[in-house]
Amino acid sequence: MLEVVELSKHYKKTKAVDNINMYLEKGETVGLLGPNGAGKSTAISMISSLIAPTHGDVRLFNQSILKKPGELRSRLGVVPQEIALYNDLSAKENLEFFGRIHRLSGSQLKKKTEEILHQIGLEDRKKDLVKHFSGGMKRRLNIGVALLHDPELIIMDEPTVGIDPQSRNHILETVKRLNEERDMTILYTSHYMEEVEYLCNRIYIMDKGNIIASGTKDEIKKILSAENTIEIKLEKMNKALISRLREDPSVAHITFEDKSITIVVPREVNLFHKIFQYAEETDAKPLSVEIKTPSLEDVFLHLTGRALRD
Ligand SMILES: Nc1ncnc2c1ncn2[C@@H]1O[C@H](COP(=O)(O)OP(=O)(O)OP(=O)(O)O)[C@@H](O)[C@H]1O
Repeated sequence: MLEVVELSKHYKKTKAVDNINMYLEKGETVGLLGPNGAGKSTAISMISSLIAPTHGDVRLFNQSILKKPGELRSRLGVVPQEIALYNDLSAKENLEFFGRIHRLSGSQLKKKTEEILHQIGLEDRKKDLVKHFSGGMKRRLNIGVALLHDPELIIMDEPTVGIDPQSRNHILETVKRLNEERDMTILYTSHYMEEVEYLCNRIYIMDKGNIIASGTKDEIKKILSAENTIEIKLEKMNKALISRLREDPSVAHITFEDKSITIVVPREVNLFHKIFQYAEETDAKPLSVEIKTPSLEDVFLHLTGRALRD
């Protein structure tokens, strides 16, 4: 359905997007994951033909979006990061306004507006002015606007940033339903690993303009199959133990917070007896020492050397 071919956007000093390839099959929910500045928004803007690429092509339904932007854009819905609504209109009036832009009118417009208000859970607030809405409600309405013309593919650019947990859950459920009940194809960008893990079948991880990993969740986690992540829970934090572990040549990464230390070691190394030896030497009191199943966050740390939200 969507193919991104060797797509790049270079600004004077920055390679915002640098030669990326992606594809989406019909009915898939695919995650595009990366920290701030990774190039996600630039990639989405090119995919939805809002900005022109420096190089490469975007093919939607087997046609180049660069050659037929108008026609293809009508089959695509984009939920931008910025809220694009009229504050002095009600939720219903906003939907009607944008519906008319998509040439809906009369009973068709009324039916569509009601259907979307139901989908985004704002039926009982439909007559309230948008200026009185919470950030989360505005985002839900923003999604509603993108659904008015029944797009076959919808692209969402970090739709849950900075909103209350209730609206966030609502948005996640709406996205899931759109995919499961209406077979909508969805490209979902986020820097929240748990959202992508919940919603998406396949994932692309972007960093510094490049796609650094792609595949199903299991395939991506297998990137770490050569390593074990070990979590040491302590009665209280012990800096001497951290230093001692750092000196061990088989410890590839070490992070710590509160009363726990997490280390990454090659799978073939059995460090358990050494951990207890170091703990004894430094007078640390381990409560538990466990091998953790790697999370996508661990993969990201492994690939980039930093946490996703740094
Ligand atoms: N118009 C522009 N001119 C120059 N540099 C730009 C422009 N737009 C984006 N960039 C740069 O390109 C890089 C990627 O930006 P982009 O907004 O695509 O990242 P992002 O992954 O969407 O981040 P965020 O989550 O913060 O939106 C950044 O370094 C940004 O400063």
